[in-house]
Amino acid sequence: MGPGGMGGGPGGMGGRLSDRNRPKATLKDVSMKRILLLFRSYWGQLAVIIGLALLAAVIGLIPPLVMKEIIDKAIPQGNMKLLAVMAVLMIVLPLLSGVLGVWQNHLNTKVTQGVIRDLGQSLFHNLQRQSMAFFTDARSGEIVQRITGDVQSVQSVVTSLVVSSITQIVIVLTTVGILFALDWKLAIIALLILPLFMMPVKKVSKMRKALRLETQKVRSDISSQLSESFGISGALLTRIFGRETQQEREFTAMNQKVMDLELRLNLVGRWFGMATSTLGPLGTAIIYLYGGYSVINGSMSLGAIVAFAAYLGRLYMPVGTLLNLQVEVATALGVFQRIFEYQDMVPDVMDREDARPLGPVAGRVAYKQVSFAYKPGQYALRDITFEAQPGEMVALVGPSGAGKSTLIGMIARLYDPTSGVVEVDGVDVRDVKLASLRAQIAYVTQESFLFHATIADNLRFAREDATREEMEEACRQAYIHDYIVSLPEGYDTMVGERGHRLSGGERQRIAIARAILKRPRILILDEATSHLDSESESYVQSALEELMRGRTTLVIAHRLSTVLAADHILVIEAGSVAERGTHSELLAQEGLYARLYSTQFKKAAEVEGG
Ligand SMILES: Nc1ncnc2c1ncn2[C@@H]1O[C@H](COP(=O)(O)OP(=O)(O)OP(=O)(O)O)[C@@H](O)[C@H]1O
Repeated sequence: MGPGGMGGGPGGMGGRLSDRNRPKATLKDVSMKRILLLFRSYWGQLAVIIGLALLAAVIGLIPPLVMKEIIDKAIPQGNMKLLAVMAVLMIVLPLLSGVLGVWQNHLNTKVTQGVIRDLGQSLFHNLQRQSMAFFTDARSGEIVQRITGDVQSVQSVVTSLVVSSITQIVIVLTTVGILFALDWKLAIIALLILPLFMMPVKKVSKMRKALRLETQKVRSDISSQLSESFGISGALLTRIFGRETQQEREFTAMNQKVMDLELRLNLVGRWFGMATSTLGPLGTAIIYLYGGYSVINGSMSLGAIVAFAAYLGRLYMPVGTLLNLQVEVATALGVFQRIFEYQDMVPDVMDREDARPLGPVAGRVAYKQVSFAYKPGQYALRDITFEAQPGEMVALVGPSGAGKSTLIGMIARLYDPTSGVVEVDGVDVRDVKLASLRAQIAYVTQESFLFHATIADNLRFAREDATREEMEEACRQAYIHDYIVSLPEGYDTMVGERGHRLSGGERQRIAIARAILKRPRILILDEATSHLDSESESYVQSALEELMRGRTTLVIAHRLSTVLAADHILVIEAGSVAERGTHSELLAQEGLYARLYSTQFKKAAEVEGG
């Protein structure tokens, strides 16, 4: 169903750009068929539900016939025995349908909850396959809203799809059958008024669909605003700039908008509901008018007309429900569209069909004429070529926004080149399985992120089966073990979201220990620019040296010691390699590097030196 064929082609010129460039599900794709396909694993249970509904419908057909017997036979004939039998039936039948109802309801809930669970599962699965391009584009609140709010909001529709449609259709069909059996002329009259009520369905559906889509969009905005303004960084920024009142105003406005939209949605629905509820009285009145006339002129029995009128309820009520259901489903199409959009997203970085696992590598890294554009035509990198032999360190330096982060992200396929090739041990990284490639790479970012979990769990994020000894060894190498054991709960200390209970330097060293634990062959490092005090700085520096030892390292360098230790330095400017060489060679060129050195590295060195 999803658009295929992206992300796998060799070379891949211009094919894999941002998420915005990918085709998405449109309302046209959101067909009833696709919604019904959500039930595909539940056909067995649906069959039982249909069986139960049929049984209940047949039982429901009997009471009016009982009434007919009482009026036309038992009373006129004075047959007390028949009267008693009919009275017993009047109690037993509802009891029986009640029991069947409970059973059916349980099955309905089981199927509904199953469908909702599967939907959430498939969204989560597809989101985990997405490349970083998707996450840099999307707001996290929006993602949360779609995977929880949207999925929840279609629950009632999914339920009524199963419960109502099956049950009501069965009731309508059996009732129409018996109406024709009782009196075909009256039956035709009873059916004639139905089209009258079908007319507004389309218009109401369209209005409600648009309103629902808008409501869910505003809900996403609210969700995004909440996660931004109540996340640690957002909360800090809000307080520092004193923007609490303004944020509250924004929230109030969106909150009010949701309320207004829900009110309108409800009103559109209510008018329609009211219209369909007049179906019953109108039909019944017409039938009594015509049927009463037939009884008067003797062409119909009194019992027959009473039974007929009783059946009308079983016709008009379910038809009304079905019409309302159709409107409900159409309303929910807007939400399904949002859900299916996420289901259909094709990751722009994924395994090729013929991708093979990458065995243990020596760690030779090569970029060959690599260019990359985040948006078509806007190149962030152009024609980058360099090689790093196993164990070598390549330092990248250059002005802010030059493309350094983009460049180092390509080796772990956070982004794929728009043209050119990135190789590890002579193999194009797009030819191997992503998991096997990433298993050999560690990436230490500037801002070290820790999950809200214990220190041990955060370390195990690198390798699930790491033993306590291995963790401790990694932490010793990262110069953080002594600090961790000094905490009252040691390795079991919970670190808050973003590890906020730890200082910047401690967090970094835990991140470094995590990378050591992974035992990568290739290391990607974005040195922190934030100046730690000289003690932390030297700890972090020593930890990094341990980490880099014997590993091929690509590092965005901010420290003099790093550029001095580098085997090659690439000076990146506006997406291209402006200069390359060792520190002394580059200084001698008296170009960009020499300028950066005097403005950036020398100063950093002074700070490093204390
Ligand atoms: N997700 C994105 N979508 C569009 N453009 C982006 C995206 N990420 C980065 N860019 C742009 O690509 C260019 C290179 O960015 P990059 O982050 O690689 O630079 P950098 O050299 O690492 O900068 P810094 O040293 O400031 O981190 C910049 O112009 C940036 O605005």
